[in-house]
Amino acid sequence: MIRFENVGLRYGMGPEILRDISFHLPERSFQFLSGPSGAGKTTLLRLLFMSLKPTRGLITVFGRDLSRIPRNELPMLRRRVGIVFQDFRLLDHMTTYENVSLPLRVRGREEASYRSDVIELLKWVGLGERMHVLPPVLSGGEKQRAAIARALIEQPEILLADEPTGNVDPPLARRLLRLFIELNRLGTAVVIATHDVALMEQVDARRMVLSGGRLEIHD
Ligand SMILES: Nc1ncnc2c1ncn2[C@@H]1O[C@H](COP(=O)(O)OP(=O)(O)OP(=O)(O)O)[C@@H](O)[C@H]1O
Repeated sequence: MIRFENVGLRYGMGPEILRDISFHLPERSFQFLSGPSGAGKTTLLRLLFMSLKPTRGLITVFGRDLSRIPRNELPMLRRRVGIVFQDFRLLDHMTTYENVSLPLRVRGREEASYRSDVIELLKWVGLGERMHVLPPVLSGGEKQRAAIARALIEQPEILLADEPTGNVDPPLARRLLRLFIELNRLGTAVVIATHDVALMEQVDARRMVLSGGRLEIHD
């Protein structure tokens, strides 16, 4: 589905943050992306989300060479990739329901065509009772689940999550993990960036470990 071949990335004239990264993300796969703070996990997720271009190497996304995709086609491809950012990026003046439906509204969809899907998804992530409140009133774990729901509303083929259990307690972290596992069982590929070792030990999944700019893969 997504393939990296000898990918390197540097920001501006800075040092190379990622070096000779090669891997393949198969459809319906489940993997953790780990490594020490500053190793480049977020950077790698941004490359997967096509919001950064590599400084060298080849990235193939859904069978197409990323460097040859015209800029105006990127939003359409990005819809096939859901991303949950570390800082959630929810809009504080919109309710949970409105935040989650925003990607569809932006595309010009009529509310009647998506209302029941949004409600069903909010119930699935456990926010059925919180859909009409504004993000500032939500707890950290609820914001996290709202951000997950927003990333899933367009039924992406792959979900990228950046430290999804970073600011939640262990029981909630386990609950979020179960949500990702269930999503994967339903057919979505999942990449979870984390340095939470306890979380990774709960699942027998592929681990992609970044260190010193290189990637090691433990299947
Ligand atoms: N926009 C940017 N411009 C310049 N340097 C950057 C930029 N974003 C990240 N970096 C640098 O790239 C390196 C990797 O950062 P990145 O955020 O990808 O690491 P990370 O593994 O996600 O870290 P953390 O676990 O702390 O979130 C760091 O040295 C960081 O300072």
